[in-house]
Amino acid sequence: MGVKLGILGLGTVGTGTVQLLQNSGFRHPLLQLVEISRVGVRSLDKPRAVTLPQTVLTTDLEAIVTLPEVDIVVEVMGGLEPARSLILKAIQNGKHVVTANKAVISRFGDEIFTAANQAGVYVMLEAAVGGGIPVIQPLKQSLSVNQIHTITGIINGTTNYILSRMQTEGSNFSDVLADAQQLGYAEADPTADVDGLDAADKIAILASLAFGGRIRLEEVYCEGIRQVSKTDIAYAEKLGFVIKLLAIGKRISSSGAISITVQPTLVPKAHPLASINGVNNAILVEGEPIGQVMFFGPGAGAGPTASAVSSDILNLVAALQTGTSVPNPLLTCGHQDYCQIVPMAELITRFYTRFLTKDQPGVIGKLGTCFGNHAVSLESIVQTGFQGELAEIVVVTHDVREGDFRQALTEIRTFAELESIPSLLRVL
Ligand SMILES: NC(=O)C1=CN([C@@H]2O[C@H](COP(=O)(O)OP(=O)(O)OC[C@H]3O[C@@H](n4cnc5c(N)ncnc54)[C@H](OP(=O)(O)O)[C@@H]3O)[C@@H](O)[C@H]2O)C=CC1
Ligand SMILES: N[C@@H](CC=O)C(=O)O
Ligand code: NA
Repeated sequence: MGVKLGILGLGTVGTGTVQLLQNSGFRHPLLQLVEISRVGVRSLDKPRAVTLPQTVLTTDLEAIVTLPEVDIVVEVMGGLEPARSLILKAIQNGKHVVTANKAVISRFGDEIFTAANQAGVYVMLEAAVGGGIPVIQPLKQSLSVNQIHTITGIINGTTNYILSRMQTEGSNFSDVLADAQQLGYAEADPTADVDGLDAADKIAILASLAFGGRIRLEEVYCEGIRQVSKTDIAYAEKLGFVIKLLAIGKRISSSGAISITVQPTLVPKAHPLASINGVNNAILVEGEPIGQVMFFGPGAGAGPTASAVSSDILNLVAALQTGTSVPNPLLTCGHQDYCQIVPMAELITRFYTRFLTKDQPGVIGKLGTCFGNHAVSLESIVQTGFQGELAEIVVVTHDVREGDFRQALTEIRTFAELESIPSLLRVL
C-alpha cells in the first residue's frame, strides 16, 4: 500500500526532500512506498529545481491538510502562521505530521502534541534541531534509558560561523556578519540567529525531550553574540578558551529543576565542543550510565535537512505499514507536565569579566576583596594591559552562585576607580 504525502513548502528544505524522495534508489526500500500527492507553495510561477506533475503543485494549502488521500503532512514552509493552524488542521483531519519548524514547536508544542495525542497521530520533528544531525530520535529512543543531566549544544550555524571567523581572523562582529549575509548563512534580518532566539527555540525542544517535561520558551534565558568583541576573543584565547554560543540545559540533582540558557560562553580548548567550527552544529549529551555522547554534523542546508525530514517520513511509513492502532510511545511526545526552571540567580557557573579602571595602586586588591565578601572565589585576576589611560583587568571566577556574583558587581559599580565593565561572559 502506498503512503501519500502532502508537502507544505517547496523552498530549500521542501526541494531537498522532494529530490531525495524522487531518487530513492540505494536508500531504505520503504521509501519507495511514498507518493507525493500535493505540494503547497505561495507562487505557481516561480522556477523550481524539481519537476512535479502540474496537478501536484497548488497554492491551496488548506485543501492539502484536509485531502482524504493524504496520510502524512510535511510542513516545511516555516513561520508561525499559517504553519501552526495548518499543522493543527492536519491533525484534526487524522494526518500524521512531519515538521522542520522549531519556531512553531517551541511556542505551540503543548497545543500541537496535546491535539496529536488526542487524535492518535504522530508529530515528528527531527529536522527542527540540528538539521541533518539525528538527535531528536536518539533522545526519544536510544538515550531515553539514561538519566540525562546535561545537554549542551552549538545549535546555530550562523553564529558559530561568525564566532569561528572572529576567532581565526581577529575580525569584528559586524564585518563577519555582513559576509555571512552575503554567503547566505545569515538571513537579511539576522535577529533570530545573532540574538540567540533560534538557539533558544532549539534548546527548549531538546531539553523537553532530555528531561521529560514541557518547557515554556519565555523561561529560556537568552543572550546573543552582538556584544562579543574581538578583544574578548583574544583574551579568551590567551587564557586557553574559545568563545561559542552555547545552549545548555542542566538538571540540578538536588531539586530536579532545570536551568536552561543560551549564552556566549568561554569553552576550554580541550572541551569536545571547542573544536566545532564554521556552520557545523554539535550536541553533547551527558547522562548516567552512558557518560558523554556527542552528535556532530551539518545543522542546516537542503540535503542534510531533507535527510532528517525523510527519516521522519520513513518512521511514519513503517508505523503505517505495521498498522497497529496503539501509538508507538517511542515516536510520540507524551509529556504532560512542565519542567521546573531554576531562577538565574541560583545558577552555579564560572564567569569571565573585563573591567576598565583608573590605574591606581590597590584596585586589584579592592576587586578581590569585594568578590571575597560576596562568596565569589576567583580562579585568576590579572591586569592585562591598558586602554589609553585606563587599566584593563580580567577576572575568571571558580564555580559561583550567579546571584552572589551579580551582587559583587553591583557593589563594584559604585567604586570611584571603576570606569566600566565592558564584558561579562559565562565560562564552561
Ligand atoms: N533552510 C534550512 O537549512 C533549514 C530550515 N529549517 C526549517 O525548515 C522550514 C523551511 O525552511 P526553508 O526551506 O529554508 O524555507 P524557504 O523560505 O526556502 O521555503 C519556504 C517555502 O514555503 C512556501 N511558503 C511559505 N509561506 C507560505 C504561505 N503562506 N503559503 C504558501 N506557501 C508558503 C514558499 O513558497 P514559494 O516557494 O512559492 O515562495 C516556499 O516554497 C523552516 O521552518 C525552517 O526553520 C530547519 C533546518 C534547516
Ligand atoms: N538559521 C539556522 C539554520 C536552521 O536551523 C542556523 O544558522 O543554524
Ligand atoms: Na536533527
